[in-house]
This record gives sequence, C-alpha cells and structure tokens, in this order.
Amino acid sequence: MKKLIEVENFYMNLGSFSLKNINLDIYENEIVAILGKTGSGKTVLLESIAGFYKNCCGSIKIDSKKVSDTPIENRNIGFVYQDFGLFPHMSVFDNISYGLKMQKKDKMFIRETVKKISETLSISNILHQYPGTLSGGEKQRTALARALVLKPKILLMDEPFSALDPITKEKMYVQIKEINKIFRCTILFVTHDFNEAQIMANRIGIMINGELRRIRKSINLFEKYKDDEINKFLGIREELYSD
Ligand SMILES: Nc1ncnc2c1ncn2[C@@H]1O[C@H](COP(=O)(O)OP(=O)(O)OP(=O)(O)O)[C@@H](O)[C@H]1O
Repeated sequence: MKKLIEVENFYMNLGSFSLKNINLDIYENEIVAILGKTGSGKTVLLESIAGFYKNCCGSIKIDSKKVSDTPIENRNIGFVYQDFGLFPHMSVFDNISYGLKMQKKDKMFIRETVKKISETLSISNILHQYPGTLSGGEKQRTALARALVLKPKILLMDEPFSALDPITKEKMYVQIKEINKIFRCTILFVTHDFNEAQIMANRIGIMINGELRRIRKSINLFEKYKDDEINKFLGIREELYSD
C-alpha cells in the first residue's frame, strides 16, 4: 500500500499549546479517525496537515513530496469544518462552485461538474437555497460537495457528524464510505465518538496533550494499552491493565 500522507517528527507551537513529535503515516484510500479529549490538538493536527500554520518543524509529505512550502490550495486537500463553514450570502450552487470559479474554469464546465456532484450527494433540489435555510444534513452534504468538486486526494474533516441527529448520522456514515470509494479519497477525520470512529475508520489515532500517542486498527481499539492515560481515556477498566 502506498503512503499518501507522511508526518514525521512534527512539532508546532501555538504559544500555550503545541503539537509534539507527531509521527503518522496514512495510506492511500484509508479512512483514519483521530480521537482525543477536548483541547488535545486534533483540529490543530488537521489544520497543520492542511497547511494553515507556518511555525512548525519536522516534515509533512503528501504523495512523497515535502509540502512545507506548498500553499494550502496546492496540497490537493479538501477540508470540511465542524460548523461546515458555508458562505452564508451565497446559494448552495455558488458555495459548491466557488473553488472552480477561483480556478477560472468555464461556466459550462462548472455547471456540469456541480450538477454531477449534487446528484451524487442528493442535493440537486436545494442548489438555489441559501445555507441559512438548510437542515444540518443538507449543510454537511453541501460542504462535502464544495470540497469534493475540486477532486482532492485527501479529505480532512473536523467532527463532521457532531451536528447531525442519529438517523442522519447513520446515513452520512454510509455516504462518506461511498465517497471514499467513488472519489478514491483518503479521509482523515476527528471525532469524540468512539463508536463512530470504529464504524468509519480503518485505523484510529489517540491524541493526548498534543501528542499522537497511538494509532491502531479500529477492531483493536479497546485492547489494553501500555499507556495508562489512553486506557483511562477509552474507559478500559483498571483491573484489565494494571499488570
Ligand atoms: N490559532 C491558535 N492560536 C493559539 N492557540 C490555539 C489556536 N488554535 C488552537 N489553539 C489551542 O490549541 C489547543 C488545541 O486545540 P484544538 O482545537 O486542536 O483541540 P481539539 O482536540 O480539536 O479540541 P475539541 O475536541 O474541543 O475540538 C487548545 O488549547 C486551543 O486553545
């Protein structure tokens, strides 16, 4: 399997918080989840991979190329924010087509591309609406369409399901897995939900205080760790790990 994202000895300082010695390899077409307490640095890790910060050291490679000097827009990454980050003054169509317009694609190409992606994500009927009038699930599918329309190799998602009701969540789990296959898109996402991480991800990383302490296959998530902080975080009972 080919490594698509390689993070090596990566440090990033934000003053009172820092990411410390992050090492993470993500393989092509994988889905990887990051779990961790609030404030442990999950979002900052995603943002670092996306290229939001300059004050870092260590190495991040995408497709075997170092990206420290590659601007966000050239990293081939789509980012879906926790609150979806839609432009409120733009229709769903304009939100989705925004990146293509920035790339100066012609109108016909934009129309066709938006049409196709909206059909895939079942939002063809809301293209004229504005974000303020959408349900949570529609907002999320619009945010996904806006990211996917640029055909990113990598999709980073920050707590993508947290604003959705349980039924919509289940539907979106299926849809994201389909996106992973149809678009051959490698996915790294952050969640607080252990069950969701296990349902969605091939592997799960655990962040504690700015460190990515372990990354494991999802099926092995609840097997005891040598790291007591992880055992506590996952609720693995003490008698199982106090050896
Ligand atoms: N731009 C910034 N400047 C300074 N500190 C920041 C910045 N962004 C995040 N932080 C701090 O970094 C720490 C980690 O934040 P981050 O958002 O990555 O946590 P998280 O694990 O995603 O938390 P949550 O689960 O609550 O979303 C926090 O203490 C936060 O205040």
